[in-house]
Amino acid sequence: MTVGPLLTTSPLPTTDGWAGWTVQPASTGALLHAVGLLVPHDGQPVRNVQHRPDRWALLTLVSGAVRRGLPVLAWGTGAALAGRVLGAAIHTGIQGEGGQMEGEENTAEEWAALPRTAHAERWLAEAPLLWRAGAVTAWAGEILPAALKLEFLTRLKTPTPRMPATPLEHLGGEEILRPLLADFYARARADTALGPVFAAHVSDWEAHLEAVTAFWITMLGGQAQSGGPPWRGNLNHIHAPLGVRGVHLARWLTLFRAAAEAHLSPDAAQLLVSRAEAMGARLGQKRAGASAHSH
Ligand code: HEM
Repeated sequence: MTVGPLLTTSPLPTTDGWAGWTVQPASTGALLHAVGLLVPHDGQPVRNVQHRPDRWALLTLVSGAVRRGLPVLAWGTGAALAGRVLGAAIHTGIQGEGGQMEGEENTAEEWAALPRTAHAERWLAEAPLLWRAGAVTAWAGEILPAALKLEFLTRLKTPTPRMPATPLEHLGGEEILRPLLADFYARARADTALGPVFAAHVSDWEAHLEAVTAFWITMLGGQAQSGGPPWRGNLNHIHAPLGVRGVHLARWLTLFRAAAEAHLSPDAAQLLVSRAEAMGARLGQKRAGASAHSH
C-alpha cells in the first residue's frame, strides 16, 4: 500500500526529524492523498485576519482537513487556528509565562478556548494547553513537546485496523448485484445465440437466479444477506453438457459487460467484467481441450 505524504502548513525547522516521513507543503489538492496535516506555530495572526487572504486560505485548508477526519497536529498559533476552525474563541496574552520549562509550558500569544467538541488533557491557568477533538491534537505552546510529536507519528503508522473492503462492497453490495443479474439474464434470454441454450436447460428461473447470485457473492468475497451458504460447484462440470461454444461465450461476456455498465460505475463494472472474463477464459480452455480429445 502506498502511503501519502505528511503535509505542513508552514516550513518546519530543517533540524527537525520527522522519523522518515516526507513532509510536504500543504495544499487543498494534496489533502486528498495525505496521511496527516501539521499546523506549526508560525506567529501569524489568528483572530484578526480581515486583511489577510493567506490566513483565510489557511483556515479553509485546516477546516477541510478536519472535515475529512485527517489526523491534524497543531501547535502554538497553529493550535489557535485549529481551535478557531472548531468554533472556539481566540484569546490574546501569554499564559504561564516565566514557568520553569520555558517554551514548552507557555501558550503562544494567541490561544484558543476549549472547542465544544474537544476534551482538554492539560490546562495552563485558563488555557487548555493540550486538547484533542476527533483526529485533531492541539498543543497551545509554541514548542511542540517531543513526546507529543512521537505519539502523533506512531499513530499515523498504525492506522486503525479496518477490514479491507471486499470486491462485493466495492460494487455496492448484494442490493446492486441482484438487479444487475436479473437484467443480464433478461438480456441473455432474449438473445438469439444464448436464449435457446437457456430455454433448453433452465425451467426454474427463480432458482437459477438464486444460484448465480450466490455464485457471484461468493466469487466477490461476500456473504449472502440471507445468510445462505457460499456457492460450491464446478463451473466446467455445469457447463460441459450444455454445448457451449466460443460464440456463446463471447456473446455471454458482451451482454454481461453491457449489464455491468448499465448498473455500475465504470470502475466497478471493469472489476466485475474482468472477473467474468477470467472465468470465461477457463471455461473456454476446458471446452477447447475437451473437443480436441473428442476429435
Ligand atoms: C464466464 C462465463 C459464465 C459464468 C461465470 C457462468 C456462471 C454460471 C453459474 C454460476 C451457473 C449456475 C450454477 C449453479 O446452478 O449452481 C450457470 C449455469 C448455467 N449457465 Fe453459465 N456461466 C457462464 C457462461 C455461460 C455460457 C456462455 C452459457 C451459454 C449459453 C451458459 C449457460 C448456462 C446454463 C444453461 C446454465 C444452467 C445449467 C443448469 O442448471 O442445468 N453459461 N452459469
